[in-house]
Amino acid sequence: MIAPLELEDARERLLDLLSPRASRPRPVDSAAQLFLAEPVTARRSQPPTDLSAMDGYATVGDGPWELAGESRAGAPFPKALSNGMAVRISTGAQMPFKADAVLIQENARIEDDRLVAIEPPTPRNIRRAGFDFQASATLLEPGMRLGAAQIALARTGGLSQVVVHDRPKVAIIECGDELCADPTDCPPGLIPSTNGAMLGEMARDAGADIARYGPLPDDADAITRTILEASGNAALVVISGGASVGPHDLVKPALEAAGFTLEFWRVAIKPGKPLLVARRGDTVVLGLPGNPVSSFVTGFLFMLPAILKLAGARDCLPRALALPLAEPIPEGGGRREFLRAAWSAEGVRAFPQQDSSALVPLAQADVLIDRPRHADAMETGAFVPCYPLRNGAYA
Ligand SMILES: Nc1nc2c(c(=O)[nH]1)N[C@H]1C(S)=C(S)[C@@H](COP(=O)(O)OP(=O)(O)OC[C@H]3O[C@@H](n4cnc5c(N)ncnc54)[C@H](O)[C@@H]3O)O[C@H]1N2
Ligand code: MOO
Repeated sequence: MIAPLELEDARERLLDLLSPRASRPRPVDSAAQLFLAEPVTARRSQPPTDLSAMDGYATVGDGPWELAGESRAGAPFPKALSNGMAVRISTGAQMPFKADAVLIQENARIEDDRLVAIEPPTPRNIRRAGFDFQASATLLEPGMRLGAAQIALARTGGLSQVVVHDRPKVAIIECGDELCADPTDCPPGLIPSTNGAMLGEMARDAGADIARYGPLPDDADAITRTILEASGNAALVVISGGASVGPHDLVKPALEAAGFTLEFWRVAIKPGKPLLVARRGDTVVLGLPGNPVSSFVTGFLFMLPAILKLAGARDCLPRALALPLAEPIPEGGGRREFLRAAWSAEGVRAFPQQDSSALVPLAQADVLIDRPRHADAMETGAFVPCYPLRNGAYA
């Protein structure tokens, strides 16, 4: 049997099989989650003119000043000011021509119809024309994802449309004779299916359009038929379960019967060793191990980067943070391991239960700690690489 691949090697081989989907212009307001295929170039400067950053008075020279009128956001003062003059101004309003400072309202007093400063006005309260960006500047690069901030920037740059890649279509199949689709109707000896729903949610959250199949029985013909149906409409087909070595682990023969060629099988990680990748033409199948935590972890480490690659992302790989241990961890085993851990103000704490079927610590985990094979035992305070999960409010 060929030795399992290292994580990075296996993932690179998977990503090399995939290329970004086609691209087209779309309204910027409905392009959230999609990745840019072309740069966003500013069609205007921001701000277009000098603006006040505060509510108060735009002034020229030293006070006291004579009040000449008002500049409101959207309704600028139309004339130039001269020395000793000021206008009432609001935040975001255009600075009148010649005005050189802004006196904030809290530092101003009116005495005998003239404006007097308690603290002097300052040019720091002026937002200079083009300080955020100039017309023709590149605002966003290809491969960047559009979210709330990027949509705001593209709109401010004067764009109503952006050129983005299509959303990838991903099929998710789960199989196993023991699986019940309806968790409320699960006879003894059977278990509610979890992986289709779980992987479907992870894929949807990563920006894929998903189609779900199963749970299928452990029947090679049924699995082959479903792979053929699913691959007609998806660039990536994810199958959970049946990837191991048992007599009912039928994914490999079913893939062969569907005309797919095995690219590799098994990766030296725990959980998640019996992962496989197969291909037919442009369609790639990612077979994930059936244990729910193994499916989650390999979904995180392989399926999400694959979806991001199809979606046109520049950076497809998860980014690790170095976080301190809140309590010691024992030495690592012979496989690189991903430990479910809670993250608090003191640091990260690996759950004592790390079995690859245990969902309670998975649902409570904030991060996965990345433990190299044969890692030394580590003390409280030592920094370890951690992948934040989207289980909390902000990760
Ligand atoms: N002799 C060996 N046995 C096993 C090995 C091995 O190397 N030699 N590897 C183990 C590892 S590691 C894993 S991980 C599992 C993966 O096996 P499969 O991918 O074939 O998955 P199944 O056998 O179908 O299921 C494993 C486990 O997960 C449950 N499961 C499966 N699908 C779902 C689902 N959609 N929803 C909920 N639960 C699911 C299933 O009931 C089993 O309990 O193999 C080890 N064995
Ligand atoms: O590699 Mo398995 O995924 O440990 O349970």
